[in-house]
This record gives sequence, structure tokens and C-alpha cells, in this order.
Amino acid sequence: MSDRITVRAPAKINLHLGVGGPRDDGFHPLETVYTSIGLYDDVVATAAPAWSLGLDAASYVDASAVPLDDSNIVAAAARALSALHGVPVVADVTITKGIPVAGGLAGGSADAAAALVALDRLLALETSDDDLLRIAAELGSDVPFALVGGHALGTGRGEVVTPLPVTDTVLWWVVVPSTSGGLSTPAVYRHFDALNPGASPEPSPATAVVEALASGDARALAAALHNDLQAAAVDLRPDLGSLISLGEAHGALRGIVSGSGPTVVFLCADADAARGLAGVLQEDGRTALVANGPVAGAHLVNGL
Ligand SMILES: C[C@](O)(CO)[C@H](O)COP(=O)(O)OP(=O)(O)OC[C@H]1O[C@@H](n2ccc(N)nc2=O)[C@H](O)[C@@H]1O
Ligand SMILES: Nc1ncnc2c1ncn2[C@@H]1O[C@H](COP(=O)(O)OP(=O)(O)OP(=O)(O)O)[C@@H](O)[C@H]1O
Repeated sequence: MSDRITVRAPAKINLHLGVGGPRDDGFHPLETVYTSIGLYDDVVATAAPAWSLGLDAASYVDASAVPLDDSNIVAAAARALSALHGVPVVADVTITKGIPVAGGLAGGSADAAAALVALDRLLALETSDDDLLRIAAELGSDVPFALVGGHALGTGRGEVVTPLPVTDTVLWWVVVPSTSGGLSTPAVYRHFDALNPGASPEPSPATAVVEALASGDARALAAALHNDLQAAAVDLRPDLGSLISLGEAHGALRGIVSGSGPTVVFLCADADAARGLAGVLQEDGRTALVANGPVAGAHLVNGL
């Protein structure tokens, strides 16, 4: 058994995000198509007699926005494993963040998924896949997908994940994080409610995106991309609208707000187009990251 385990988990983009009017519990029913992209957080768990949590972050990540106390979702993941198995779950844990915080890319969810896998392996807990998925859903709506990766349909509040076929088409993205702070996911959902009073409980169907994915045609997918939270995010942060126009004028097939924002992602025809667009946006003074997908969900990168 290794005394040091590293698990890597990817950011997500919602290719379709259909949102219905709120349920009685306040959550919104979703029909979403998730895809994972090659922009990662790593969680390193090392055997230790007590719990500790630290952070390294890429230059474009606001490390000060990540709490390192019990409110970190990684600590919640450790508590959930402890409750399931009835044993203490302690380790030295370091998160290395490449996923912008509060960006609509599910960075915290990636950390939770990575921590579940890393702590399970470090402590030889042998948690079943069903239990991992159940705990993941309790930790957050996006966490089960971070375990699974690839392309997947998300229903319920997003936590019911059904894998979709992965073709050999590689999707090329340019990811543009906000330079003026994140957006709170609950605040964006509240703004969606304010803009859509009496919204139908039925989320808009993902059929067009599912068909475009199956066709393997990036242009067809670009035309089908859809995010019901985009109007709310752009209303809260009008600069996102002009950023989308800028990217689309410089070669992107399409730009959309990622999830609840404020990250904007551009789907490009190929790697060259993505690198070209990223260069233009970088010359404009922005952070612009090239990432492709789909990629695997939370996976061990050492300690096998
Ligand atoms: C915007 C998305 O990223 C799209 O995948 C997700 O819906 C957000 O998923 P998440 O951050 O994992 O969300 P959770 O941690 O489960 O919930 C945070 C808050 O977001 C809102 N929320 C989340 C999911 C959902 N289907 N309806 C909601 O209204 C609720 O206010 C909730 O209290
Ligand atoms: N490990 C973590 N990484 C990032 N944020 C965390 C973490 N643990 C707790 N948080 C808190 O969660 C908030 C949301 O962070 P996160 O980066 O997951 O947002 P997000 O990408 O917009 O999420 P989503 O796309 O799932 O809605 C942060 O503002 C921070 O206060």
C-alpha cells in the first residue's frame, strides 16, 4: 500500500444546460450534457496521524477564495468517507488547483471527487462504486460527473449521471476565466428565477446536443450548445457578452458561458484554431487556456 496517492480530476463544461423552475427543496431540475476537459486539479493525500489541508495554485487561480478549514469540500469528502466506514479519515492533503475558483467549471466538485478516490485508496477503504457515487451526490450536484468524466447526461439536480458514447472526435476549447472574481452559483440560480418567474418545471431537452455529439461534427455541436443560465450570468456580468462576441469574431465556432459562469469557453474547429484564438485573447491581456476533451474523470496518477 502506497503512503502517498495523487488523484487528478477534470473541469467540466455543460454543453447543454436546461434548467426548470425550482423544486420544493429549492434545487432546480436539470437536463444537462456534461463534458470533461483537460484542465485539472490534483489532490495529493499522504499518510499522517492527523488531518491537514494545504493548497498550491496556478497563477491565474485566486487561491485566497479557497477556504482551508472544515468548509472546504475536500474536508467534507473526508467526513463522508469516515461516516460511511466508521473509521477516522485523516491525512495530509494538498490541492493543486489549475481550475479557476467559482468559475462555473466545477473546480470544488473536481477536488471532492479526487479526494474521495485518493483517501479511499490511501486508507484501503475499498468503497464500492455505488457508495462513491452516492456520497459524491450528497457532496454536490456536479460531484458524480467529476468521478465519471467523458460525456454524460445529467438529470435530477445534475447528480444523476448517465454516460454518453465517446466518439473519436476531440473537442478543442479555449477557456477564459474572469479577471474580476467569480460568480456564486446560488446567486446565478436566484437571478435565473428572477428573470424567469413561473418557469416550467421541465428543463429544456438536450436532444440537439446529444445528436450533435453522436455525429462527431464540431460545427453541428457549436450550433447546438445551449445554456439556460447564460442570460442570468451575462445580466450579472455584462462584460461576458462582449467577450463572447470578441472570441466569435476571432475564429471560435461558438462561445458560451460555462455553467453558472463567469468563465467563458469557446469551441474551436481544431487545435490550430484554438491556439490562434488563445493568442489573440492573451494579446488583449486576458488569461486564455487551451484544453481539449473529453478526458477521464477522477483518476490515479501515481501510487498504483
Ligand atoms: C451550475 C452547475 O454547475 C451546472 O452543472 C450546477 O448546477 C451547480 O452544481 P454544484 O455547484 O455542484 O451545486 P450544489 O453544490 O449541489 O448546490 C449549490 C447551490 O446551487 C443551487 N443549485 C444547484 C444545483 C441545482 N440543480 N439547482 C440549484 O438551484 C442551489 O442554490 C444550491 O444550494
Ligand atoms: N476545494 C475547493 N475548491 C474551490 N472552492 C471551494 C473548495 N472548497 C470549498 N470551496 C468554496 O466553494 C465555492 C465554489 O467553488 P467552485 O470553484 O467549486 O465553484 P464553481 O466552479 O463555480 O462550481 P460549479 O461549477 O460546480 O457551480 C468557492 O467560492 C469556495 O468558497
